[in-house]
Amino acid sequence: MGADATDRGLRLEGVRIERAGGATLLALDLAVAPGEVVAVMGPSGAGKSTLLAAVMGTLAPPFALRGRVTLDGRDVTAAPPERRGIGILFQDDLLFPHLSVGENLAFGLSRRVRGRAARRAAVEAALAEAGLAGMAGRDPATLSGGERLRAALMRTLLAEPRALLLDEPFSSLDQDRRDRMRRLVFARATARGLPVLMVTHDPADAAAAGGPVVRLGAG
Ligand SMILES: Nc1ncnc2c1ncn2[C@@H]1O[C@H](COP(=O)(O)OP(=O)(O)OP(=O)(O)O)[C@@H](O)[C@H]1O
Repeated sequence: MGADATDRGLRLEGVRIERAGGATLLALDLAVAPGEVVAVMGPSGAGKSTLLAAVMGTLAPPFALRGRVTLDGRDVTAAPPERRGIGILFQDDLLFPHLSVGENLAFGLSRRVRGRAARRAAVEAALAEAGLAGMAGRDPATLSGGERLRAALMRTLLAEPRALLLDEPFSSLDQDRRDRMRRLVFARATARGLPVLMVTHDPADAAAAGGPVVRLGAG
């Protein structure tokens, strides 16, 4: 749609988040290339979650967004969240408890995949990709915390987002599971060429991502 290769990825251009009354919470310019992971760090209250909400399209009063958010050259600043093509993963897996693991993944699955057999195969392939082969029929409550997070990751990716936001997704895991989950998330995002914006308190997350670090300050 008129976008050239240099527009690819996620861009924040002259972005400012203001509180009602005009005080600025944060201001930044940022480009996240396809397959790149940018870590967002900073003290509590610096505006990390608010920044993700602005990119996702869920920013609410008292905050307002100035500037532009573009994805692969398309201006999505005013688009509703479901039209942005942006996926997000939180610390809590947010799987639906009344659906099986497979039904949870099928819920995320892009409508582009048509037909029962094809949809089932896509869900099975995603489960296998996350080391969860054979778990489609399980109740999410019977999975470990790490397994639930991996299922949530695949549900997000099955929607075929064009960018991925991470809001402290590893902080509930112990060290060993955290390492494995990081590797899985970064590998799957890179394989799909997704720009990734990751909010974290943990310098080891940023180091594992290997990309630039943006520090939001107090003020
Ligand atoms: N709905 C709201 N109404 C008023 N102020 C808010 C609202 N949501 C957040 N804030 C304030 O905006 C600032 C930024 O909040 P935000 O949650 O983005 O910080 P954060 O950097 O993600 O912090 P943490 O690391 O503690 O999660 C904080 O001072 C917070 O109190």
